[in-house]
Amino acid sequence: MGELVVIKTTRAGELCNLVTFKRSTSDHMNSAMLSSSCPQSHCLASKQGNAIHKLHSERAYGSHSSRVPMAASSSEGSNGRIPHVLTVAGSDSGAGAGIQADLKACAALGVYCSTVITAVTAQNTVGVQGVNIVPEEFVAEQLKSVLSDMQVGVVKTGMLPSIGAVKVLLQCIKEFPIQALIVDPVMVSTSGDVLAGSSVLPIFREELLPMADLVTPNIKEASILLGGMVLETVADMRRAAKSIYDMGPRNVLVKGGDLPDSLDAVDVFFDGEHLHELSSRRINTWNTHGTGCTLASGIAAELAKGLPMLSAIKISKRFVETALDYGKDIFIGCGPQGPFDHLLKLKNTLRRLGAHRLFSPADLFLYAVTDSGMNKKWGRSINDAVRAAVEGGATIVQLREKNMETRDFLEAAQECVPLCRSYGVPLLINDRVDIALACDADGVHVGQSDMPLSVVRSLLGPEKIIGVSCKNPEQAYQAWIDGADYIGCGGVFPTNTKANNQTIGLDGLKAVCLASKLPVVAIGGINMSNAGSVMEIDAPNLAGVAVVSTLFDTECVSSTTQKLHAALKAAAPRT
Ligand SMILES: Nc1ncnc2c1ncn2[C@@H]1O[C@H](COP(=O)(O)OP(=O)(O)OP(=O)(O)O)[C@@H](O)[C@H]1O
Ligand SMILES: Cc1ncc(CO)c(N)n1
Ligand SMILES: [Mg+2]
Repeated sequence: MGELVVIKTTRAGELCNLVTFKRSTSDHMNSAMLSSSCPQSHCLASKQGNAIHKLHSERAYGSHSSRVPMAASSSEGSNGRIPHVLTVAGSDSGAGAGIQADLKACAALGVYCSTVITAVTAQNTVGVQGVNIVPEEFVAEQLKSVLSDMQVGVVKTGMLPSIGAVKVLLQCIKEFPIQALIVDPVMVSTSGDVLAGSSVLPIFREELLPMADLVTPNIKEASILLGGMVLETVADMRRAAKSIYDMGPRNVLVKGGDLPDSLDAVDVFFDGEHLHELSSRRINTWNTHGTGCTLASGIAAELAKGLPMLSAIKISKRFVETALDYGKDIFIGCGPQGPFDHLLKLKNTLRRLGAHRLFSPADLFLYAVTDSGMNKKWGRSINDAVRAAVEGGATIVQLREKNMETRDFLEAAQECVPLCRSYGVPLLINDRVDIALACDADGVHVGQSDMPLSVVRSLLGPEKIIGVSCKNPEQAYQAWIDGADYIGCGGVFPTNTKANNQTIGLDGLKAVCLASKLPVVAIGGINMSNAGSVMEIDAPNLAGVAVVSTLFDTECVSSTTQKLHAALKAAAPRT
């Protein structure tokens, strides 16, 4: 069936030994795949059929080519498939960048990651001591193994050290259609070592970039792609993004990690129409080795989940910022550029927080907002009200206490935080960023006239949840630009809870949902009898309803919550 062989390649006078299990011919492999002696033969046969179908399926190639819709196939579903990224990249022995960073980034973001290794580097925090290139035939074999068998959503490339590697990659993605191709044009490591020489430049420019849905050069790589153009400022990055777009990719992200330390971490995104400056605070740390690989893999992971491009970029950038922040003081290796912390501290934090810190739109399904007037009326504490709501099935809680003394509000919040955490339900604070910080709540909800979102984000840090109230598409667009996690939209129906509140109706809600790339929760006058009509508006990003009096102006909060949960489920059976 197969034989154990040692492939030897020579590079820069060195011998590289790769032990592989090599089959004699690819036909042989196909027949092995179809062999009825395989316990999963029914499954393999159907996959093979799928592969044959794919070979004949049509996909447009060439400049700015249109792709299979992003959300088409890959979100986790009842068929047990999970979003899948294939990384085609080099191994970093120090495990800060390359394949190792890609695996960790995808794992942290909950996406399966398969790997095709194009080169093996001897690398640490000091620099790159050696590179062995995997022969292109064996890159091709790895690609075929994965793509002929597994349902890959997004392919992300890193180190592509030879023209041959690029060619086999291009061939394979023509044979096996994918959802998107992200090209991180890795050429020089931060230590200054060459990872892909100038011989690959023509094929990068002429064949690879025109196939890419996104290309993510850092400043040095953008300069090399543009024949040595000087890149020192954000204005230069904007020009570079446009020029690289002209080479054919559908989107360009020029990364500004190597801008001067005095500046924020600004990346420039160009989609052929709009230029966006994506800015985050610069984390003061030596541990930035692998940020580029991590960012590109994170984008691939979010695309594989079905997110649109710019949202995927924003989430991944926030993930990099968070991971850099958590790893800023760790000490691995003695060189000038250490790896950071993709998983370890994040995991600890998630554990500490009851594994609910990373926000999911599903959290908005049944959003309970407290009101102390109602609690007083029914003679219950905030804590009792919140406990009853989460026991009844509330999926997120907001403490909205407009008339409470600060100290009393903080005390109540400090009790509610561990309570909600023990149920795995996020707890947000209305408006009061100071209270949210003091009690370590999961986030805040702000209105249009509260503190600006950018200030809230810089005070709370990247991982907290921030929601913002919006009544119209313009506000919804701005909320997304400003980095909110979700939108609260209303009042959908007339309500007594909020004085002088403009009612926007189901049409207003739908207009906001359609204009918004963020998940939306509907609020205002929603009750047991109209909740269904809200959930049935035709907007995929409507994630749930927020309620005050329907839950808390009742005798038994927990059973009312249960009933509302059931009503919502009945109206939105797939959630
Ligand atoms: N100190 C930092 N603080 C916050 N964000 C950063 C920092 N350094 C880099 N980033 C961000 O990390 C992402 C990767 O950008 P960068 O320019 O570092 O890529 P790169 O040079 O390809 O990285 P590497 O070669 O180390 O993998 C960008 O979103 C960038 O803004
Ligand atoms: C293997 C590998 N890929 C990419 C990079 C860029 O960070 C690196 N240093 N090493
Ligand atoms: Mg890079």
